[in-house]
Amino acid sequence: MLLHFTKMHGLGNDFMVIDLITQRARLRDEQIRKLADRRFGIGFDQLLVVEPPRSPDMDFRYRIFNADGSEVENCGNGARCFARFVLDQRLTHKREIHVETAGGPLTLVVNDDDQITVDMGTPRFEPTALPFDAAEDRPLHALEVDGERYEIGAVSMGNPHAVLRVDDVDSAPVERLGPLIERHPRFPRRVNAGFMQVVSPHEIRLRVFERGTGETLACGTGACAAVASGIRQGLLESPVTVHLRGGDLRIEWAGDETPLLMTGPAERVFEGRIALA
Ligand SMILES: N[C@H](CCC[C@H](N)C(=O)O)C(=O)O
Repeated sequence: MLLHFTKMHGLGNDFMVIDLITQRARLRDEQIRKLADRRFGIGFDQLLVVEPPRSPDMDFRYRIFNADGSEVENCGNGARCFARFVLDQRLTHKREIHVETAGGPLTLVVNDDDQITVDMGTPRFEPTALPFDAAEDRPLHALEVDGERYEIGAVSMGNPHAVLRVDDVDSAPVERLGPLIERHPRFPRRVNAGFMQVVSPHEIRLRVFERGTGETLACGTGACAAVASGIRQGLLESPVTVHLRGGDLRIEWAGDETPLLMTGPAERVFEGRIALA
């Protein structure tokens, strides 16, 4: 069978997006890994799947799979592309779209300037939310990696994030430390590793070594997690501009149980059809 898909990106974090409302397919982990391959397949950081909602007060179910085939709870850049996709494909005419994810509900708002604002829910810091093996909730946790002691912020945006403050993201040891943090034994379901440089209280630079994918040009939930951790540590004040290698996101959060808002672009690159082996 031929599967129709759209290739999209959010600040260079790139996606294959498929609608399983008007078409039917079941993708095995191995098929996802092959489709994700940038030489033998289409090539993407994540696969985004549009499904009918399970709950009557939601518009869609939004499922996310990393390049290694693992299904995950949330994808911020993907959420903006999801909104652009369902409008482009005329699966909805709404400009405020409610979606259910494995990590909880999201509200996607398409603004007049075509930027998209996502209510990402409330950041969670208790270790059990990630999960993270730690005795208590604290702004910073000591983590031993490769014989060295680091201080990380532990944040759940539905998906797990470890945020490490660095002096300069360009010289940060992302290639060396990223995989070691991602697979650290204290994160039973692995973790996304963020490297945050504080420029000012309203501005950071960020690189993210993503769980199940590796370093990406941008990570939406990583930007949310870094800002939430920075605000909680008293280093940052809302709103915060996050400079990622692929571009900028605007994050707003009033703290505590209030929702965190992420605003940024979503781009369509091309549409295609592929025969599933
Ligand atoms: N690698 C992430 C999922 C994608 C997150 C990222 N692409 C974003 O924009 O939030 C995880 O395993 O939790």
